[in-house]
Formats: sequence, C-alpha cells, structure tokens
Amino acid sequence: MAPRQGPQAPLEFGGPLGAAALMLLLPATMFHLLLVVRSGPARLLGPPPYLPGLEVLWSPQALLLLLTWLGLQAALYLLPARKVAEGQELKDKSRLRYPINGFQALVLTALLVGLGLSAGLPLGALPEMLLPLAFAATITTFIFSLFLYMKAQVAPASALAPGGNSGNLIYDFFLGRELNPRICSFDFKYFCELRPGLIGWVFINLALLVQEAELRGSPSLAMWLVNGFQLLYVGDALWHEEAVLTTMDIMHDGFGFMLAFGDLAWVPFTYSLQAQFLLYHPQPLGLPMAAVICLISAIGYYIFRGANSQKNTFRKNPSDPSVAGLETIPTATGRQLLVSGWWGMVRHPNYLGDLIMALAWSLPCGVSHLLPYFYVLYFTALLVHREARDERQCLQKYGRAWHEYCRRVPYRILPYIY
Ligand SMILES: NC(=O)C1=CN([C@@H]2O[C@H](COP(=O)(O)OP(=O)(O)OC[C@H]3O[C@@H](n4cnc5c(N)ncnc54)[C@H](OP(=O)(O)O)[C@@H]3O)[C@@H](O)[C@H]2O)C=CC1
Ligand SMILES: CC(C)CCC[C@@H](C)[C@H]1CC=C2C3=C(CC[C@@]21C)[C@@]1(C)CC[C@H](O)C(C)(C)[C@@H]1CC3
Repeated sequence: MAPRQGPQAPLEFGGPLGAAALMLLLPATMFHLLLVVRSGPARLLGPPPYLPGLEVLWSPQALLLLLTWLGLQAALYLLPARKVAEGQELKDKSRLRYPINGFQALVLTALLVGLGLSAGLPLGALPEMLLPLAFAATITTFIFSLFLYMKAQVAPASALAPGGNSGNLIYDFFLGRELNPRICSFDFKYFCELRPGLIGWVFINLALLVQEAELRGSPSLAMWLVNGFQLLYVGDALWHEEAVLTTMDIMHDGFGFMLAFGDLAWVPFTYSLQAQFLLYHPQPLGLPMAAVICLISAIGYYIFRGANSQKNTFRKNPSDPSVAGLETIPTATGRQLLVSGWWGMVRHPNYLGDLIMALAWSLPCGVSHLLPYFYVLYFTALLVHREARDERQCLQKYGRAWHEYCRRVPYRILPYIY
C-alpha cells in the first residue's frame, strides 16, 4: 500500500483547528506550569497565582542568554566529530550524513560551565530567569518556524515530509513542511532534537540544585535523584545519538512549530518541572524509599535501552550476532519486523521503559501534590497518541505483515493491559 502524501495525506492532530489550538495551548501550559510551580499551593489544576505582564516576561538579557546558548551549541555541533553517520534512505534514494558529537558537546558544555562557576558565574540566579527565558524561547521558535515554512517554499518536492504539506498554512506551519531542512551540512531538525533543549534541560536542573544548596545549605536527596536520573537520560540520548536517526521525528515528521517549540522551549522548561518543584516545595525522602525509586528507574532504563538498542542494531545490521537469532516476519518492502526479544513482548517496549522512568522522576517529589506528576500524565498521552500515529504509518508501510505482527504481539505498550 503506497503511503498517501502531500494534500492527500490524512490530517493529524485534529487538522488545522487542532494545530491552531495546540499552538496556543502548548505555550499557555508551559507558562501555567512555570507560574504555579513557584506558588504556595502549587496546584496543577488551580489558577496561576497571577497573570504576568510584559515587564515580567520580556527581558533583553534573557533573549541574549538564549541566543548565546544556541550559538554555543551550534558551534559545538560544527566541531570535528568522532564519527559521521548515514541516515535512512530518502525518497530520492540518497542518504544524509550526520555528525556524531552530541556527547562531546555535553562534556564540553559541562567544562565551560564548570570554568564559569569557578570564575564566579551566578548559576543559582538562573531559576529566577526561567519565565523570561521561556518567553524568549517561545518568540524565537515562532520566528524560526516561520523561517522553516518559507524555506520549504523553495525546497524540491523530494525534500518535503509526507505530512505537513496539506496546503493549509496553519496546519503546515505547525507540522512542518520540509523533512530535513538544512543549510549546507547544518541539519536544523537533528541539531534541535538533541542539543540546545536537551542539554539546556540538565543545566537548568543543575542551576536549581545549586540554588537549593545556596538556600538550604545543601541539595536534598530528592533533588540529587531527579538531577541524576535526568542527566542519565540526556547523557544516554547523546551517547546513543545515532539511534535518533531511526525515530519517527527524523524519519517521518517535517520540521515545523511542533518540533521546534517542543525541542527548544517545551523540553527545557517543562521537563525540569520536578526539580523546579523541589526548589520551591522541599520534600523529605528517606534512604529506603530512595532505594526503591532507584530500582524503578533502573528497571525502566533497562527496558528502554534494551528495546531501543535491539531495534537500532537490527535496522543497521540484521545479521549482527546480538539480533541474528531473533524471530522475524518478512515484509513486502524487503525489511523485516522483529517478533521475539523485546519487540515480541509488546509492540512498543521502548515506550514502556520510558514511562517507568518518567514515574521514577516524579516519585522523589512525594505524593502531596499532583503537579510533579504532570510529566507522567502528559507523557502517557503523548506516547499513546504517538503509538497510534506510528501504527498507522506501519500499516501503510507493511500492510499484511503488520497485521500479522499485531496478531502475534497483541499488546501495544503494557503487556495484558494495553
Ligand atoms: N522523552 C520524550 O519526550 C520522548 C521520548 N521518546 C522516546 O523516543 C524513542 C523513539 O520513539 P519513536 O520514534 O516514537 O518510535 P520507535 O523508536 O519505537 O520507532 C518506531 C519504528 O520502529 C520500527 N518498528 C516497529 N516495530 C518494529 C519491529 N517489531 N521490528 C523492527 N522495527 C520495528 C518501525 O519503523 P521501520 O520499520 O521503518 O524501521 C516504526 O515506525 C522511544 O524510546 C520513546 O520512548 C519519544 C517521544 C518523546
Ligand atoms: C508537546 C508537543 C505536542 C510535542 C513535542 C514533542 C517533543 C518534545 C518530543 C518529540 C520526540 C522527542 C524525543 C525526545 C525528546 C522530546 C521530543 C523532542 C528524545 C530526544 C529524548 C531522549 C531520548 O533518548 C530520545 C529517544 C533520543 C528522544 C527522541 C524523541
């Protein structure tokens, strides 16, 4: 079954109306979270303590800091890489090349921040700048998405994504028209997906830890756990950077407002919510409970890493000894689907591991508030929706073989439940 493309592709996210609503809702949710987390009651569903005026949101220093950060990460991206990887085959049968130096960028950033700290860089002042920084990031992503939309106007048809080219301005602006927008070898989507937002997230967490130490003498055990788990997640993503080339975002989705805002604003400012919560609402955490949470995190990571690595190894080289013995289903495209190992347990074992980790990130915040569990709730919704999108795409790609896979592996994410 040939996938429908361009104006015939089925509309996702509720079409133009859904896209318009999400473009308002996502930034509004982000600002709501940033405001309620520092309020006394910290109620996820309550009203924000106040509605900030432009004088609170707008700060030229915050914009300058954001642009410096983006410039630094872009410079680190352009440094010589230990390896250059080839992406998946494109419509015109070509393959793009990607530098593998994300982990190096993380280490170099840590060294620079370390040097800055020893020279008196006031990292602990960053939490007070989160609102204006998030505002600067939101404006920047709107302008950047406009640039991406206009760049796609002059791109060849073969460079356009399967969705995101419906002809409706709002929908296409949101979803993104071009699959891999680039200037020379600088790939905007690949850069944004893994660098400024993801690395920014761990340094926001670190700044919250530093401020907690300044306020209370030392960081709490809960703050250490949240920082440690999320650093492991980001470090792992950058260590296995090449694996991002087989994700849905890189292979299928265009680069527009959804991913630009998601990567540059949503990830750093909402994924750091647990650490923000702990700064304003300290929580006691005993060693036995901390040990249980570490165990949950380790189980989640084991499933997440095992499943992702198994699929990536198999997609790169099906005769690799670690995957060669696994049972597979042939498909009409020549590619095969794994039906044993992690991918024989449920159809998205990697989502299951990621969700277990998400729970472990929130548990150090105790159970007195719903707010730090926002990530678990949002992430469940995101992955359930993402799974349904992927399922549709796989059905189009693999037809009967996909039906056979679903028959053999009936559960999507959670064995015997979903
Ligand atoms: N923290 C966050 O905010 C987010 C994290 N994630 C994480 O990112 C990771 C990547 O997720 P995502 O890109 O959504 O999806 P996947 O990495 O699960 O990729 C899905 C693709 O895998 C291939 N595939 C599916 N089933 C099989 C099988 N049985 N055998 C072999 N290949 C198969 C198909 O592509 P093909 O056959 O073409 O290779 C399918 O389209 C996940 O771990 C997820 O949890 C995702 C979103 C947000
Ligand atoms: C909120 C919006 C509706 C949607 C925004 C979604 C984005 C925030 C996420 C889409 C896919 C992502 C991935 C990661 C981060 C979040 C976004 C950008 C990821 C880089 C996190 C680290 C993982 O190890 C990964 C597998 C590399 C992830 C890839 C997908």
